[in-house]
Amino acid sequence: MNAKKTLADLYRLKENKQKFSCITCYDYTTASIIAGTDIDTVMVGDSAAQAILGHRTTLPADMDTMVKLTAAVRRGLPESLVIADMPFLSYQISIAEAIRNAGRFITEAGADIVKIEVSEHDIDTVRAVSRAGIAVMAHIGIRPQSIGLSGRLRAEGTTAIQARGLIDLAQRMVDAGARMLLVEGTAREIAAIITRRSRVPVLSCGSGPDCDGQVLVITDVLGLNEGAKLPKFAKCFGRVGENIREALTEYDKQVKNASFPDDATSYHIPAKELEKLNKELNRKESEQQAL
Ligand SMILES: Nc1nc(=O)c2c([nH]1)NC[C@@H]1CN(c3ccc(C(=O)N[C@@H](CCC(=O)O)C(=O)O)cc3)CN21
Ligand SMILES: CC(C)C(=O)C(=O)O
Ligand SMILES: [Mg+2]
Repeated sequence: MNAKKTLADLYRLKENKQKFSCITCYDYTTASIIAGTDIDTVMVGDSAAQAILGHRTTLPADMDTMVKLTAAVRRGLPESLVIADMPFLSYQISIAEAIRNAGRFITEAGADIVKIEVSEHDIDTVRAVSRAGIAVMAHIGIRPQSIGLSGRLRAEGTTAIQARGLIDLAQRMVDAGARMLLVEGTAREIAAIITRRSRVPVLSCGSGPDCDGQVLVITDVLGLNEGAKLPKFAKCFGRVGENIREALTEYDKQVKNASFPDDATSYHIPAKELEKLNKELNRKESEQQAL
């Protein structure tokens, strides 16, 4: 079961070379289920734009939506470490907006950490948000919010030059105050180097087993997006989509063959009250017939 977790606990786990787990979550009900597991931390990802709202990319996620979803997850996981994903345009416009929006996740949604997809242009933003007293997770590697630059997402750190850039960027983010790193879709070997060199815990999303922790998107883990083309690293651990379809098929069947609802799932009027009512109705009827 989920004991209260803090950022300090993740630092301790890294120190002891123990792995920690993270999963995305977007709603109260699912958060309440996660509360009954040993999963260490949850991330309210802007992948909600896809998983919850049905968009093709993460770009349409906005602050108001993300704050609402993060607050819902917090209510289901009152003791957990909650990471809020800063959506597209919530930190790119100005440092002032970045601080204000990061702060909303803390004050309005009860998040513990904000995640920002970063390049070398975001160093001052990470520094400023950190200086405001907010723990920042710097997200490097594949950055889905930058999909517009090339129109597709590709594995990162697969050339020596790219790898060197990522290793340097990770270091600069920590120097700027980032309290955690997230490395997405990056060559295992490079994620391993970043993790070995980093004093802050490194979360991997599709960057191999050598990082300090792992995160996956919950719909992928549960097998909720059957038939969708998923990234190579998105391992499916269950068939919840199938379970949902089975339950819904059975519900539909029972409604149509009138076996649901039955007497046991119905409300009742006490026999005495029903008798009184019937008398009343009968009297009204005979009065009308008499006319
Ligand atoms: N359902 C879901 N799962 C995720 O892991 C996920 C999201 N949504 N949305 C936000 C980001 C986007 N992610 C993605 C999406 C696609 C690829 C992808 O197409 N990867 C190719 C790379 C091919 C290559 O360069 O070799 C792949 O085939 O894995 C990777 C990460 C990870 N995140
Ligand atoms: C995949 C994780 C890292 C994420 O950013 C998201 O779910 O939006
Ligand atoms: Mg995201």
